[in-house]
Amino acid sequence: MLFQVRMDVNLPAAMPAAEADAIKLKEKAYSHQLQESGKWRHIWRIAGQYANVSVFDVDSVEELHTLLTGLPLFPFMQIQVTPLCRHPSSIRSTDQ
Ligand SMILES: O=C(O)CC1=CCC(=O)O1
Repeated sequence: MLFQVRMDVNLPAAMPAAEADAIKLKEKAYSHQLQESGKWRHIWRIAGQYANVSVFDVDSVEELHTLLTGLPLFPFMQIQVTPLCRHPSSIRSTDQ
């Protein structure tokens, strides 16, 4: 099951830089692990915003929920989830 996920990050201005840097490092490692597993297919920065658009390939909505709530930045994110299905005009398979 494919889902588009938009993540808008809002770190508190009062958060010490070292704490923010540590969370971002954990986030990066977590996302690399999921990208390597194939669960996190794409991640794109939204130009000019501290936000990304990602595509997840998961077995269930419950799995997506577990992965998203496990994000180290989850407490500081607004997340929008959009289910995706194959477009009839697409020349690609869902594997690409
Ligand atoms: O910077 C972001 O958009 C939030 C984020 C998700 C995975 C990651 O490494 O950073």
